[in-house]
Amino acid sequence: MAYFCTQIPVLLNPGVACIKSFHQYRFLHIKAMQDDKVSTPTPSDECMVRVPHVLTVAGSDSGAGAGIQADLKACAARGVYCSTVITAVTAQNTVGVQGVNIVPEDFVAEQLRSVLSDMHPDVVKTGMLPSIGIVKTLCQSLKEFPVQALVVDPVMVSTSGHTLAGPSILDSFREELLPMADIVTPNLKEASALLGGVPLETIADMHYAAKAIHDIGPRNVLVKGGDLPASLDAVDVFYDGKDFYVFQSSRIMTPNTHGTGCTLASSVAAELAKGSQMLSAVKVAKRYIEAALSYSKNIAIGGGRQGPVDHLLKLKSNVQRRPFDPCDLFLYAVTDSRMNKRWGRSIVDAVKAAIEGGATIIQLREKEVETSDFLEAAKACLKICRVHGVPLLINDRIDVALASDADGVHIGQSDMPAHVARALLGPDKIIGVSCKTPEHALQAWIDGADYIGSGGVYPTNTKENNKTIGLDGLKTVCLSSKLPVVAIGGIGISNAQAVMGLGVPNLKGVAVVSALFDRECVLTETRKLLEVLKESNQMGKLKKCWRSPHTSRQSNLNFCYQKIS
Ligand SMILES: Nc1ncnc2c1ncn2[C@@H]1O[C@H](COP(=O)(O)OP(=O)(O)OP(=O)(O)O)[C@@H](O)[C@H]1O
Ligand SMILES: Cc1ncc(CO)c(N)n1
Ligand SMILES: [Mg+2]
Repeated sequence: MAYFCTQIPVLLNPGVACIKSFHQYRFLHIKAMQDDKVSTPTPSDECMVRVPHVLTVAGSDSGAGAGIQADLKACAARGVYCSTVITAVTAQNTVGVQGVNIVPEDFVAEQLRSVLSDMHPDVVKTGMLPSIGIVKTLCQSLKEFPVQALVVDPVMVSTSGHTLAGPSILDSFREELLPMADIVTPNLKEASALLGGVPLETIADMHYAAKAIHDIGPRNVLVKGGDLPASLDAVDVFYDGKDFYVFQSSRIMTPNTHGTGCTLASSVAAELAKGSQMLSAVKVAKRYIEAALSYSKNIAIGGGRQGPVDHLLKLKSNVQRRPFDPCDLFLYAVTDSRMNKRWGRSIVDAVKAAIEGGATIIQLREKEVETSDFLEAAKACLKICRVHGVPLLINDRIDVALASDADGVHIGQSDMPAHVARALLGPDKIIGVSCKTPEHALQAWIDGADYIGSGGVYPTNTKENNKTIGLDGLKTVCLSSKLPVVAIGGIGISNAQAVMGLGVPNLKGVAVVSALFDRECVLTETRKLLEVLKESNQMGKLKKCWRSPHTSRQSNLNFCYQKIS
C-alpha cells in the first residue's frame, strides 16, 4: 500500500514535539515514544498522519446555526478536526433565544483538561464565555497547555438581541483573554462594548475600533461589518498592529445569517490550524462565509426571521435527489454530441425531447464539446431532469458530474476506476460501469457501482473498435452480475424486444444512442421505443412497479416494470 507521507526516521513524542513544530512534522512518520519505548498511539508500523485540530470553547445552540454546532460544521467543511468544550447550553431557534443554562465553571475546567492534556489541539477558538469564572478558567488552562494560536470571538449578544454574556465579563476579556489572543473578531456591537460603548456606524469608525481594540493587547483584530447600517457590501476591517486591510464582499440578500460570526471565527481557526498565516486565514474564511451564505440564501429551516447557513453546502442537493432505483434503467437515453450537431439541435433540446418521449434516465455523452460548454449543458439538463424526476448521469467526466451536481456518472473500463470514482463522488451518487464479462461485473460490484451497462449487444457505429458480445454474452454477464444491468449497443425499436425477451431478472432496460438521437424527431422515436419496451415486458409477464410518490415524474413517466421472477 502506498502512503502519502515520507518515511523519514524521525521519532517524535506525539505530545510536546508535535505541538511545538507540528507543521514541519505533519507528514512524517510519527511514532510514540515514552520512556524510550515505542508504544501507543501507533498500533503498528503504519504511517499515522496527524490532522489539524481546533478546540472550540463555546455555547451550544439547539437550533445548530451558531455556537458549538456552527464551529463543528465549519471545521468539518474546512477539513479540520474540531473538539468541543461546552460553556453553556442555550435553547435557541430561528426566532431567538428562549433560555440559557450556564455550565458550572469547574466542569468547564474538567472538559478543558480532558481535551488539552490528551488531544493537543493546534488552535483554540472561543465563542460564548458566559461568566467571569469561565473566562478565568480558560485563561488558566491555556497557560498550562499552550496552543499555537488563540482565536477569540467575543460573543455577547445574539443577533435577536438576547444577552449571551453580560457586561460583567468585559473586564476579564480586556484584562486577561484579549492580551492572550492572536486574533479577536468582534461584530459592531461587541467592538462598541469592548470600547466602553462608543457608537460605531461607519467604515471609518471600524478602523478606529480595530486600532483601539488592538491597544488592549490582541495581536490582530477583525471588526466585522455584517451589521453595518445601510451598507450594500459586507465589509470587515482587519488590523495587525501595523496595517489595515479591508475585506469587502457583496452582501448576500438572505435571512439565513444566524451564526455567521461563529462560522467566520471557526474558519479562521481552521486555516491557522492548517498552517496559514493570519492574513490569508482571514481571507479564506471570508471567502468561505460568503460562499456558504450565497449557497444557503434560499434554504428554509424554521419559521423565524434568522435561519442558519448550510456550512457543508449539501442540503439543497439532497432534497432534490432521490435514491437510485434499478427501474430507472428501463429506457436509458444516451446523448451524443456528433448526432445532435448533425441534426442541428442542442443537448438541452435533445434531453427535453427524450424525457417527454418517456426516457427514464439520461446520460450525457459529449466527447467533442469544450469543458465549460459541457458544464453549462449539464446544469441546464439537470434542471429539466429534476423537474421530471429523471436522474442525469455524465459519461466519463467525474469533474463535470461534481461541478454540475448531476446524479452520477457512467464510466468505461479504461476510465477512472470505479472505486476511485466512488471515493470522489461519495456514497450517494449513481455510478454505472461498462462491463463485457462476468469478471468486469464482479469488479464493478466490489468497487461500489450501482449498475452495469453491458454490450455492445449488436454492432454499432457510435463506438469505434467496440467488441460485440451478442445476446449470449449479455445473458452470461446478466446471470453472473450482482448489480442491475442495462443492455447497450446497436439497440433500437427493431431489436429491443429480443433483448428484453432474454428474460433474465436483473436486466432492467436498454440504453440507446443512435436509435433516438440519430433521427429527425427524438420525441417520436423515444415514444415508439417506450411502447416496444412496455409491450415486451407485458409479454414477459411483468408486473407494474410504481414509483414512490415523492418523485415529481409526470404521468406517462410514472411507472416502470419489474419482471416477476
Ligand atoms: N448578508 C451578508 N452577506 C455577506 N456577508 C455577510 C452577510 N452578513 C454577514 N456577513 C459576513 O459574515 C461575517 C460575520 O459577520 P457578522 O457581523 O454578521 O458577525 P456576527 O454578528 O458576530 O454574527 P452572528 O450572526 O453569528 O452573531 C463577516 O465577514 C460579515 O462581513
Ligand atoms: C451559543 C451561541 N453562541 C454564539 C451565538 C452568536 O451568534 C449564538 N447565537 N449562540
Ligand atoms: Mg450579526
